[in-house]
Amino acid sequence: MGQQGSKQPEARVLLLGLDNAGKSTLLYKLKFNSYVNTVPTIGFNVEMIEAKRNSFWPVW
Ligand SMILES: Nc1nc2c(ncn2[C@@H]2O[C@H](COP(=O)(O)OP(=O)(O)OP(=O)(O)O)[C@@H](O)[C@H]2O)c(=O)[nH]1
Ligand SMILES: [Mg+2]
Repeated sequence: MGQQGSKQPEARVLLLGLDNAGKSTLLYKLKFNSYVNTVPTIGFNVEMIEAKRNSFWPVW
C-alpha cells in the first residue's frame, strides 16, 4: 500500500474508433476538462495527461 518510490507510474492508452466517433473530443475533454471544437484528425493525436489520485485510484 502507499507510495511505491518517487517515480509516478505511466500508462499508454490507445483510443480507437470509427471516423467522427468523438475520439479527439474525448481526448481534449480529458486533457483540458472542457469541450474543444475539433476538425477531422489526419494521422493521430498524441497527448500527455497527468492524473491526480482520486476515488478510482486512491493509491498508486
Ligand atoms: N452529440 C455529441 N457529439 C459529439 C460527442 N463527442 C463528439 N461529438 C461531435 O462529433 C464530431 C466528431 O468528433 P471528433 O472528436 O472530431 O471525432 P474523431 O473520432 O476524433 O474523428 P476523426 O478524427 O475524424 O476520426 C464533432 O462534431 C464533435 O463535436 C458527444 O458526446 N455527443
Ligand atoms: Mg480526431
